[in-house]
Amino acid sequence: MSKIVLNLEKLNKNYKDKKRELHIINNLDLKVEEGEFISILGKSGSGKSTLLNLMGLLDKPDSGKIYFDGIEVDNLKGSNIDKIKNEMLGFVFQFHYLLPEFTALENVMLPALLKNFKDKTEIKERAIKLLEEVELGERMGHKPNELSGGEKQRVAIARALINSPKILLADEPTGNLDEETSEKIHALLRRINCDMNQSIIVVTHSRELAKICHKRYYLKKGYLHLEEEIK
Ligand SMILES: Nc1ncnc2c1ncn2[C@@H]1O[C@H](COP(=O)(O)OP(=O)(O)OP(=O)(O)O)[C@@H](O)[C@H]1O
Repeated sequence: MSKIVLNLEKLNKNYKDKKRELHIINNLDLKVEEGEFISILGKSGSGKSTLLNLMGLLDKPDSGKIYFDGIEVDNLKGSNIDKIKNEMLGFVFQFHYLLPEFTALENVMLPALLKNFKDKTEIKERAIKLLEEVELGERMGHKPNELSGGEKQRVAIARALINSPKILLADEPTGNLDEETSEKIHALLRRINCDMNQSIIVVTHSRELAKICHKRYYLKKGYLHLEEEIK
């Protein structure tokens, strides 16, 4: 068995509305191996984004444990949690959130520049390589408003990979794109997973995207049900 990069144990997350407590994530367990590409499907409101936010340390569970590379997050202080976020995780959302005043290349370089311990030339070289990987080598001087929706999302994927994350977390990465563009992004994610042995966790409504993953889970009543595993 490969190394476990993410381990969720008995995770719980509740929200309160005016009348009652909503149990969104319910004693949920999940193990993700290095190099695995997994999808999480589920009805609207089932808690997919909530779960992804917990995995991405963007939100805290009410109880349960989260381990990255065997290290329990709860035992870490704030600055170490930021370190895990910066070094272990890359995020892609439904909307690209690229900075409009910067070029594609600058947008990709930014998360590495903020980390501030690598040489700028080295960062630039890696950003160029990643933009070539997502087939935007010809477009790296363009600003977001000079790129198509699919191109912007490809820049966002390159940006998410700049710090060589252990896990790429994607929340509806093709939710905003047409079918043909979505297929290209699906193929790109598959290629990144295969070529870079990149672990990817994607939350999606797209059965087409879920089909190309190693494991397909369905989130229902706060639990993950394994629908299919392709070895
Ligand atoms: N901060 C919050 N406070 C209260 N309730 C919340 C909060 N965030 C989410 N919820 C509720 O929790 C449930 C799960 O939301 P979540 O966004 O995780 O669902 P989802 O499966 O990602 O939905 P979709 O597929 O529509 O994006 C929903 O009923 C939502 O209204």
